[in-house]
Amino acid sequence: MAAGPLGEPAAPGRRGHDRLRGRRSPSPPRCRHATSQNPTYYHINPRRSSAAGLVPPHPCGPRSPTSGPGTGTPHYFQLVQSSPTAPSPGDAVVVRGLTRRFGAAVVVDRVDLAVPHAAVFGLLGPNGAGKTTLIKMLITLLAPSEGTATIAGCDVRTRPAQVRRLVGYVPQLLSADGALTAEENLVVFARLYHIPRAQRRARIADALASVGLAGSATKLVRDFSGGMVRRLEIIQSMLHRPPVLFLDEPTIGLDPAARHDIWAELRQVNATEQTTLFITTHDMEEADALCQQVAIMHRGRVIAQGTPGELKARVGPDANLDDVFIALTGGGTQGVEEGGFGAAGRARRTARRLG
Ligand SMILES: Nc1ncnc2c1ncn2[C@@H]1O[C@H](COP(=O)(O)OP(=O)(O)OP(=O)(O)O)[C@@H](O)[C@H]1O
Repeated sequence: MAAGPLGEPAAPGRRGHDRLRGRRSPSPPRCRHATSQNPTYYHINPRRSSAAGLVPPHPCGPRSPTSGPGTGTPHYFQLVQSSPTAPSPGDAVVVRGLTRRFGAAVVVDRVDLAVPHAAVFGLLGPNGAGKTTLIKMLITLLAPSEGTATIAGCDVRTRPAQVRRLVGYVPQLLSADGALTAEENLVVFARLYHIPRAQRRARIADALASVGLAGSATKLVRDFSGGMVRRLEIIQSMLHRPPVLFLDEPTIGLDPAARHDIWAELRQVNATEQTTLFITTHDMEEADALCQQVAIMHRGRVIAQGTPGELKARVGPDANLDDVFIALTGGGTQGVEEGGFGAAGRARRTARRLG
């Protein structure tokens, strides 16, 4: 059985994921790096992307095939707090000196990050640290004050339309419309993304089946459980097949069973589609379970990054990521005070609606 970059069994027959796997093309393009761990590499058509001037998120290039995502070997994420991560040509996300100010307040402060293609990356940090603001700049919802960011080689400032085609976004607040059925929600999204009419029906059916929602396609979303809504939002955000998916607190307000279901879905998407996942979370267990690389943000700065194992080893032999978080951020005292009433209110509303 094939295994994904997370080292998890790919379970090809599970809830229709084999259909997802096969949907891209009759013979998915492969390269010499294709292995049982990474069965398909080209997520976006390399000819189309080079014609569009994009750098395809592909491991061919200077990176050693014995390091990087899926190999269990640290790539260039290192335990350095001050040195920026070195970008690589195939990186899905590259951020350099990215800054965002609101008036006099510097909310994101000269952030440097590089996320390899097909990695699962976790951005951690107290309320108000600037995580959502950073994501909003990466998906072109917010203009940077300074610095640069690219998605699959595409600059967020100069090529926002292309970037929007390359990213999916599952926001912290619920985005699905409760007054519509699951299918109707997906149709609206398919139209927004100009998915050809002839492909819509099959793509939506495939997507619903891939997360076990085929039987609920015609049910109103307001009657869904929180876990079902999140699964719907994930497939909705991926309907246009973006190579990079941003998820802002994907399991907020979910019970442990639903949370584990979402983790399984995300692992599956990462393994079968080679989708790069960029996740924010306050759940350190989630970060540890899902992410190959994490960065901790505090007061707008990235103060540490590395694999969860590297960060834990730095604090002590028995440390968990909670200990790391507390050691580096001072126990999250930035908290609701600096996250503000709005942030606390948003989180509670989301938790209530999902719960
Ligand atoms: N449009 C805005 N105008 C002014 N301040 C803003 C705006 N958006 C965000 N902020 C402020 O920026 C800071 C960072 O907010 P952001 O939502 O990015 O933090 P976060 O790390 O995602 O927090 P949480 O974990 O609570 O979601 C907060 O102090 C917030 O109040």
